[in-house]
Amino acid sequence: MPTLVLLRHGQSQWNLENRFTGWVDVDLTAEGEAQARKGGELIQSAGIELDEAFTSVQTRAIRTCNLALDAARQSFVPVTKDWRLNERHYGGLTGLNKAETAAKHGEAQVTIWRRSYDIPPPELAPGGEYDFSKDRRYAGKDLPSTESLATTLVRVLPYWEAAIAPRLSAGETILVAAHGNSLRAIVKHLFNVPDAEIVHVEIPTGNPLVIELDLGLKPVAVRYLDESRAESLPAIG
Ligand SMILES: O=C(O)[C@H](O)COP(=O)(O)O
Repeated sequence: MPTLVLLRHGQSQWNLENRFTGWVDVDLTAEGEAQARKGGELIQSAGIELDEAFTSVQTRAIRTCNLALDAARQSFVPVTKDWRLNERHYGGLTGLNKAETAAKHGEAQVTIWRRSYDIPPPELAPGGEYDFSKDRRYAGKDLPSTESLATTLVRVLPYWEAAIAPRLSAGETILVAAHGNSLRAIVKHLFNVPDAEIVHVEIPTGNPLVIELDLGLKPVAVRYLDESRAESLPAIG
């Protein structure tokens, strides 16, 4: 049976500092590393045998993937990295403190920027501290200057369809170690979550979300491996 394990990276330095991160390549904190290892241990103790893993080109997700595979004693599993699994691009909010931004613009506006489906944050001005066009991992790519969850899904979905879905359709067990919003995009697609309801879907750091699928890739069962840190899950069917 196709099985998908979604793993949000462990706590990053900017999760800790409460800053909008998006495409900034911050690393894990020591606690984030421990969360990633714990995720791997849970995968191992659940008896999940992975065939392949996919991650973004961002350090916090790559290191989470590697730490989890090591802890699961499955470091031999092939890993593919692709920018289309990156966190959503936070545009002009990148680097700002989330609480200070809420104090300035109001909680309601910040919730719209963070959790609405299709309202993106303001665009990132080119040439500043966070100009990702100078980063060689994005050379030749048509980069966004901001992303909503909807536009994140627009770039995640072709990669999902081309690289990940065929492996699942072949009956594999797949780990995707990625980011809060690239994973919310995958969950929205798989569970057909209505646009107005995706605002309520949160994915905790370092807690493997195991989704069993039928051969048409419709979810038939879903659970978090660490129930003590679970968030509510979208309905099946
Ligand atoms: O990019 C970020 O700041 C976080 O990884 C996710 O942020 P969010 O909870 O505001 O979507």
